[in-house]
Amino acid sequence: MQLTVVDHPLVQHKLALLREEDVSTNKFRLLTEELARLLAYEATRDLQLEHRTIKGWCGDVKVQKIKGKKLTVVPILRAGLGMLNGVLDLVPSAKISVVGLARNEETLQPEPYFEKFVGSLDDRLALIIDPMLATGGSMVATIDMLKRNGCKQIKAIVMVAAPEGVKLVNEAHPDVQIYSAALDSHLNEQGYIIPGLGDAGDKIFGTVAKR
Ligand SMILES: O=P(O)(O)OC[C@H]1O[C@H](OP(=O)(O)OP(=O)(O)O)[C@H](O)[C@@H]1O
Ligand SMILES: O=c1cc[nH]c(=O)[nH]1
Ligand SMILES: [Mg+2]
Repeated sequence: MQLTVVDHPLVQHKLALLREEDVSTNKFRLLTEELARLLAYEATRDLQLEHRTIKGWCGDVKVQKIKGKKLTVVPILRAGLGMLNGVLDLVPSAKISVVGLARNEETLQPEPYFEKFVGSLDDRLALIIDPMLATGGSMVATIDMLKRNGCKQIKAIVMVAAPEGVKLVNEAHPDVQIYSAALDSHLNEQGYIIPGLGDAGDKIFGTVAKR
């Protein structure tokens, strides 16, 4: 299975706080950022290292540094922006590629409205960030866009995943590893993850009453 559920106690505790019915916009935003940081730590665990010799305080010292360092973070608008600062805390030099998708509330299909990728995608690891993997349509569309633009190495970081979304991504793009704080039960008739978090975009941006 191409899904890693990060069961670290801090991840699970923060997810529990996010699930509270009366969580405020401010708290939801802060927790999203904190959770993104921890999930990104796991997702970057296998970055390649290279050996170097540097001058230390007592002479030459052998160290390991990240090889290449070419990485792009790909927030899916809007909700993915809520995770961006958390991920950038760990990889401050990463370039940012932005994808705008809105899920049509009736068809549940993603409708693209923005795309701006950094250069040299063929040479970079792309870390897609979006809090919710529901039907998986938005994630598959984003991976399609990245691959069309030459990207070959892609990982996805979400806060909550539904089995339906994991299956769709696995079938369409078995090379893409997904990192999530939870694999929830199912989708309801409106395509919301149960138990999930409700509408993550609305909760991060404070746009409508919470569900
Ligand atoms: O897996 P899917 O069924 O495609 O659904 C998940 C998508 O839905 C949400 O975004 P939404 O389209 O509501 O946009 P928003 O971030 O602007 O709120 C969420 O942030 C994902 O991008
Ligand atoms: O549960 C869901 C599904 C899609 N988008 C959300 O924000 N939440
Ligand atoms: Mg939304």
